[in-house]
Amino acid sequence: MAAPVSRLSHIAFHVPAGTGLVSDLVGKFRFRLFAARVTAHTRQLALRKGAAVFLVNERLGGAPPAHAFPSGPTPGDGGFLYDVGPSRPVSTASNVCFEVQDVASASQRLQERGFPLAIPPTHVTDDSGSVTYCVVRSVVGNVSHTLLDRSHYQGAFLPGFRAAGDVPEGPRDPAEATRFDHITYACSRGSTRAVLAWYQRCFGFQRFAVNRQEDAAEGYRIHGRGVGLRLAAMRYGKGGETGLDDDCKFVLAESLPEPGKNQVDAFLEQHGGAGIQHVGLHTPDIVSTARALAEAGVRFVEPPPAYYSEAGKAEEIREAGQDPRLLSQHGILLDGEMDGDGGSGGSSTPQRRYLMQIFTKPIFPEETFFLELIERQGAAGFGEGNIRALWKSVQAYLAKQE
Ligand SMILES: O=C(O)C(=O)Cc1ccc(O)cc1
Repeated sequence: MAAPVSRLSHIAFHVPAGTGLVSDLVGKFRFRLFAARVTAHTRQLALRKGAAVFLVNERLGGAPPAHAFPSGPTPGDGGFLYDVGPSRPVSTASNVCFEVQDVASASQRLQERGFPLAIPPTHVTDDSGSVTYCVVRSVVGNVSHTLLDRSHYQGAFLPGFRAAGDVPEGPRDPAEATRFDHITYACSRGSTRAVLAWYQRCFGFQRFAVNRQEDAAEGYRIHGRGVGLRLAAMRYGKGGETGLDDDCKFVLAESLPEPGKNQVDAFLEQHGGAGIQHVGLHTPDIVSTARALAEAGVRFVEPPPAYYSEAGKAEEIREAGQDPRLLSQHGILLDGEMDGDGGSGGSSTPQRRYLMQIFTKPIFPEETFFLELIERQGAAGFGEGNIRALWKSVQAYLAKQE
């Protein structure tokens, strides 16, 4: 049996000190710092926006290299707590941490199935209680998964962290992004099957159809007219038939051989291998959120100039009850979903289901990790038209960079 996970706890970055990630998350993306752990060589800062939590692991000057902790860090040794150290110097989002009910039995199951642990079950305690965790390395690039049980912990975040930040969480702005919607991996060509199998065997993840035309084994191919992408998705929760649950989904993206530069290959090259390419933040009101973030200095990818004037696009937007001018002002993309797409069981009465997305520019100096805002109106999948538009914008941008 796999080691099922209960819920997503947080996503962790590894960055050198001074990258500006924390100040960008606070100042531009409106995350709130709520817990911190600082040692001589590392700083670990936890930031929250609604239910979305990022942990930023910073290597301070003179930090010992990762191989100084061959068996994983232990509290107080200057290493990162709750994670393995980074293997490469590039800034990266590399750990997706899940809560599990029983770390000991989860780690035993993983080992029995042949998945060695990077950090064996470890117990950490402070005045507010205790947490047990272990870390397993994913089959995807530099990604690892911390599994933790915090049912015996009452503190702000995790043992070893002190509460930080002086602004208490006030009444929440309803337009704010509130949780992680999905995590997308940039995968190397031909690896989709193996990645799906690994997550199914390891954590019991289930396949989730991105599109009704997709191939059960190979995923959904979006190709032609300069786009070449294979997508497959999986989810870990019970989810229900519609996939419209609160669980964060996982999307695997690999490029298909098509001429020209593309987003996935640029990621693999500049990141030094597969990994987390982007994280989608759910918002109930994408127009307000995009406006607020743009005013705070977030830079979004601009859709191709022809996007809003393509045949039927303005009509599709109006039929969805949205204003094409407003969406184009902010660069928001809208895609309708057909019955049967996005894992839906299908219904006899056709319904107008759609989703709206907007993608930030990469947040590090490299063409690697970016964030996305997504508002779902009944649509559980990912809009093919939106993906094509994003792909083309980035392709044009990458071509200009050369
Ligand atoms: O639409 C989304 O959010 C996806 O996750 C699909 C996707 C995957 C990879 C890309 O380079 C672009 C889009």
